[in-house]
Amino acid sequence: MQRITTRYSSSPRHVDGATTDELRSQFLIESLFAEGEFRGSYIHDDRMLVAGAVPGDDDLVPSGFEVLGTESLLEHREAGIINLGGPGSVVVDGTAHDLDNFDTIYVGRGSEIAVRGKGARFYLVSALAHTTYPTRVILRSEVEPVVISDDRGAGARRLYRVIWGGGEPTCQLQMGFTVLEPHSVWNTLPPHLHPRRTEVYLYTDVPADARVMHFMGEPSNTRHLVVADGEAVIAPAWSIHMGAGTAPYSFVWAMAGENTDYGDTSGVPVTELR
Ligand SMILES: O=C[C@H](O)[C@@H](O)CC(=O)C(=O)O
Repeated sequence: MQRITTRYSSSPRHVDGATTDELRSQFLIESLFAEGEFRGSYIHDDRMLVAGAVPGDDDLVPSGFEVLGTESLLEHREAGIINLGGPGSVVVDGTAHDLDNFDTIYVGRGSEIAVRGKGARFYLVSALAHTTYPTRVILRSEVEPVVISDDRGAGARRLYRVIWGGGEPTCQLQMGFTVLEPHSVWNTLPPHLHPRRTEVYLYTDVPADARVMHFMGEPSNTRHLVVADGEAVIAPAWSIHMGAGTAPYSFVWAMAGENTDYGDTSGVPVTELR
């Protein structure tokens, strides 16, 4: 595949009459992770860039981002990079930062990056940045999760807010991950919209023989996508984003847009979905 593909913006009408393949090619991002490669999608909604970076024996330096028209990946951008694999490191301007599973680094605008460590699997999300905020590592063990319980047992999960504007600064990128509790299947219940942001979900730790049924679309006009491990779904501002897995799973969520107010959402009762 081309290393950075382009995803143009879409309208809510885009889903009307769309075939399964049309829906998938517009909203699902497959094949992000391949050893020795930097692969991703340049999403015109809020100019988000998502990519997989999987080091082999050598350091992997991002390339193939000519679509941005910049000399370096983060010339005008900030990024969050989370490790979804074994131990590895992200090298920022020559300094290596070690990241274990679900550890994240925020990299401020203007830095040069590389990833290191065979067995690591990095997922990068980037948004345009108006200034340079300090690069910092956020270890999974340092993040106090929001515990969402569900007495009926279907949607209990832990939500880890990692880059979210509630602590250290970020220009517009917000990022974190959510882990389903055993025997729970539903994420993002009840669903919501972010009228002022775009969100991307990257499903991870999905067993090879399992899938997540991800629901999208306007609340009154929903569709579903069948999503495998390591695949991402784009949720434009008009789309709900929720899913149920056939086995335990986690997902990385990331947003960019008008503000960094995590609570700036419009909830939708499930009883109103169509
Ligand atoms: O606005 C928030 C994002 O959609 C996610 O943080 C929601 C989520 O992880 C969940 O409820 O499971």
